[in-house]
Amino acid sequence: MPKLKDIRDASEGMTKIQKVYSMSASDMAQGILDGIKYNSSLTASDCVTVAQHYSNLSQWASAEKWIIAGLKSLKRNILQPELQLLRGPSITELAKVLGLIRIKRLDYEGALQAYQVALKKSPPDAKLYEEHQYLESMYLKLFGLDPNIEEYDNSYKSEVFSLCSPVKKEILSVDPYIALFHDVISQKEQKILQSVSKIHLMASTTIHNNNKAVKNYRISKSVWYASDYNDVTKRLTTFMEQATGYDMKSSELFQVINYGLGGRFDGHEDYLLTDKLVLLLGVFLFLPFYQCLLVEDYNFTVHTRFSRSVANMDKLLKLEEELALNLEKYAEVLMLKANTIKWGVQLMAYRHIEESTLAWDYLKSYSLTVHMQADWLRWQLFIEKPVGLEYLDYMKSIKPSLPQSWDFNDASEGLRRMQGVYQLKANDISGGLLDGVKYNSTFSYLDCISMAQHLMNQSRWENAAQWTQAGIKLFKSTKKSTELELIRGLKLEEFYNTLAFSLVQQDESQLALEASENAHKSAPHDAEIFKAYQKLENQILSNPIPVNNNNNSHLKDQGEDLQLPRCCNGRCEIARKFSLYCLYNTKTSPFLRLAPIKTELLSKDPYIAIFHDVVYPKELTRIRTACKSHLIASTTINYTSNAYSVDSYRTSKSVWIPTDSNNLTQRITNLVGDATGLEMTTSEMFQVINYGIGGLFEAHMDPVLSNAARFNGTDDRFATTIFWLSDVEQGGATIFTKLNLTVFPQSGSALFWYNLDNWGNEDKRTEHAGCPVIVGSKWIMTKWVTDMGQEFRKPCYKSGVFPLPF
Ligand SMILES: O=C(O)CCC(=O)C(=O)O
Ligand SMILES: [Fe+2]
Repeated sequence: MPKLKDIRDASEGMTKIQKVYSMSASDMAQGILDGIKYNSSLTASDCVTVAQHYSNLSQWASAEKWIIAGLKSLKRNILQPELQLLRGPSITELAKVLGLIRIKRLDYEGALQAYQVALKKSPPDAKLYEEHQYLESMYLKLFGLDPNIEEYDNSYKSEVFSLCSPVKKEILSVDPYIALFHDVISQKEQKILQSVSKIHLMASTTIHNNNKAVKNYRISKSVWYASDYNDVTKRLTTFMEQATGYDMKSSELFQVINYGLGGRFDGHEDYLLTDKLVLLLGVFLFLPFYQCLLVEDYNFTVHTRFSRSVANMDKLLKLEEELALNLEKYAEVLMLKANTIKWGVQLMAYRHIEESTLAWDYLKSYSLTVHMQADWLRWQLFIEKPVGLEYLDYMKSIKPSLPQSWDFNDASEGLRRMQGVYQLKANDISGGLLDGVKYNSTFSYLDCISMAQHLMNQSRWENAAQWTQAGIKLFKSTKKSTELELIRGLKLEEFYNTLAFSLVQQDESQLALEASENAHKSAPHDAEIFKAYQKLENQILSNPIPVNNNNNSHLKDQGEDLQLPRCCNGRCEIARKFSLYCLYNTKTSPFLRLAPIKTELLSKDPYIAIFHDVVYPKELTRIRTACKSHLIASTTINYTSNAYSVDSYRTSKSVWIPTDSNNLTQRITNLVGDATGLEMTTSEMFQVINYGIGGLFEAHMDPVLSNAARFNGTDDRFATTIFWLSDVEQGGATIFTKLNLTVFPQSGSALFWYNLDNWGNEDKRTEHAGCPVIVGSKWIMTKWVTDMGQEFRKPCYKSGVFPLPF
């Protein structure tokens, strides 16, 4: 093969011929040698090679001519030879080299023109743009053509509205564009944002190695708000659109930030993406404001526990869309590589036939020498070079944002508990039949086997066997064409083996043998499976007593460890002893004479009632929307250790909201006061809660003090109000475990009861639980009314029972 030296020789020969015969680069490239036109011509790559030769000799004028010849050649040949793919001088690249050569020649105007061509023909390339910008500013500086500020500013799309209400802009820097928009947010608006944000502020994070973390170079607290969070954010979004001319539809959330003592944010850039990722997304990074539009709000990754709430599942779906797009792009680059090779081989064969019929002119020999020296090496490099690494990097970077093992555990536990509480069969669940209601969605056999595996890890053999059988049924009836089948490739014999294993653990020897035999039938040539089958058979024959020595088999199944009664489906309500009634309450507050509250009495003693239709649908939506992105896994307090923890007996996500957050929270607080006659100034904050898959709250009492610790000056949860912020399709009732009273969610209404008796002690009869959600998203908001402050509102009564408030 020709060596680099040969290329140098050939190029030198070429330059000599050029000089001796005074030929122009452009003629030579077209195959016109000293006035005679030949059939062969030079490719753009050949031109670049000669230009490179001239550049090495610092002969920039000649180099420039050869690059221009190369550009012309590129334009001439629609179908480039295969080498073009490898050496790939694109118009952009050539134009950029031309720009650089012209800079060497101090021809800035020419260089700028070349860069403009490069930019025009380029795919989105932030670096190129930056270079172009730099060159432009250099050029303008050199030639004293600083753009006047007016002109620059007018380049933004001007809004009609801004004619009536112009924005006071102070431009601090033209390039990069930095401006101050004066007096755009009123004092009242500032107050609103500050007071709303105060309680939500959390330590600000920064992105480090693709992970969000709290770091000491950003010391502040912050909170995110959607553009349509309230009137202020809505107005500011519109304002931004008017002031900048940019489309704010896909802008990021607002971030309200508060800097504490010594608060600071050290030097940093706002954009998060590397050039690579920018290309990946196929967008430009360079537009002011634009950069912030690109970055998805992965805020929710800060608090994982995906399965503890269904409110953010849509984000997971969106994430999968992005991952799929990324995978598609990865496949595209792999295909492009394969196609390039195939196409290259084809073109080579074609060229060989063509060239063998031509006479050996200088151009041809030059091309062949260059080709044989450099291109085969390039082929090798091309084949060796891994492609699409940026897509793999992206996949890796997303990994921390995906559900983790504990999320799988949460989801499986949720399902197990739901199954236990409502006594559901694995087969029914996997077929979409939930407590007598048939749904369209079903499980795949992979879901079933995942559930079986989870149960086997807990030695819940009976239930695991149920799920494996459900998996086998689905496996047999499903056409195996899902993308996961490609990757996981489970086989029927593996299902049967799993089944046999869990049956052995239950001492179901005969059934286990059957399952093992089925495994063997399904894979008759698998020696391991056959051996296992024989071993089991021998064991059973020689030892009729149970083959299992696992002492966990007592852990039968379903719900035995749950603090939940069987009445969650509402089918075992006891006959009521009292004559209960509905009424319009007009008594507990003068205001109720104007706006009585529809009250339904569920129990007189202890007092439990529903206040019907007290929150408007619009208000419900407002609360849910505002809280959606602030939910974090709910905790429970352990009274012995006084520590809060995320437990399996309360599977939800929640957020606290102060009573005086806004007019709505204030109205709802007053409403509870009106409906009950209680003093609300001492009430606790609201807690907004959303439940996840099978989400529940096991039986508990709401008061936090033991009776012994009572009356020492600490207040306690005297009464509970639960506002239902949504309906729940199935399940999710609140159940009073000692009373067998099951109350299903009714959007917009509220459930109220007293937790303490007339003496201020815990009323154990009000023990209650949140039943597992079967289908739907259960949103509730609690308001606990404290005992302190009620001294004059609810004095003790001789009878020991609270008189009804009306
Ligand atoms: O979700 C429910 O129905 C009950 C909630 C509850 O008891 C609580 O938050 O204290
Ligand atoms: Fe509770």
